[in-house]
Amino acid sequence: MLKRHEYETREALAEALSAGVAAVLAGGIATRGEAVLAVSGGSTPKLFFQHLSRTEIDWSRVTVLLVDERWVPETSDRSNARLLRENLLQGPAGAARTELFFQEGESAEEAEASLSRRFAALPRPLDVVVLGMGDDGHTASFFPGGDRLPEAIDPANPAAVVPMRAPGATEPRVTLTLSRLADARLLAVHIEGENKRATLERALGGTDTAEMPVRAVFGLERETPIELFWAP
Ligand SMILES: O=C(O)[C@H](O)[C@@H](O)[C@H](O)[C@H](O)COP(=O)(O)O
Repeated sequence: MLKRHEYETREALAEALSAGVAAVLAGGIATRGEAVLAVSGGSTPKLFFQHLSRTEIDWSRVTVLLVDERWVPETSDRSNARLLRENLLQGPAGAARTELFFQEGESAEEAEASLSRRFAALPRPLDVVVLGMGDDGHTASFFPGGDRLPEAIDPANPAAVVPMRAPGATEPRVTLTLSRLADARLLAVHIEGENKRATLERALGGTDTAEMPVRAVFGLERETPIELFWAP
């Protein structure tokens, strides 16, 4: 089930999404003493990150991770970790702990076992997951034609992390698996622009997950709806 939230501006969306995410994180801190937030990279989340970084929750009890990462060091402007550091881990949110993917000196495939161990140790379920979506229907690093796509979107796969190479991905990537994302307390999808709305409608109109892997997310059976945030 999908619950849609539409805003007139990207600014209004960023404000609403950050308030909603902060409230769920605060709830996790209040009930379990800590909270885990997994966010996407790419260009869409920047404004949301900036708003979220200013929210006054106890960030020292929050662990921030990425849903997926391009396998590049933080010196690259393609690095999602860098995007996070420059836009989210600032101000009050600078006190958050982080669990990041990139490991210098190893390929994504060489790092798979240690990454899986490291990320499997995180509390389950994740409190908040915010996904993006590409115009090709990918989300996280679940790309059409991805070499490890079937296991990445297999809801029964116990692994936490899978490396991914795909024609549509500029560099090798690593991604949390769908099974790690599926039971998040708040599972949000954040997309902007008319193009992505058209892509979304196309995704919702079919079931072939190889063609549009984001369908694997929309097809999840969950206790609470997936929250879809859109602005023009
Ligand atoms: O590293 C990444 O690229 C992401 O985590 C990815 O899954 C992203 O959410 C979509 O590609 C949308 O990207 P844009 O916001 O740049 O359109």
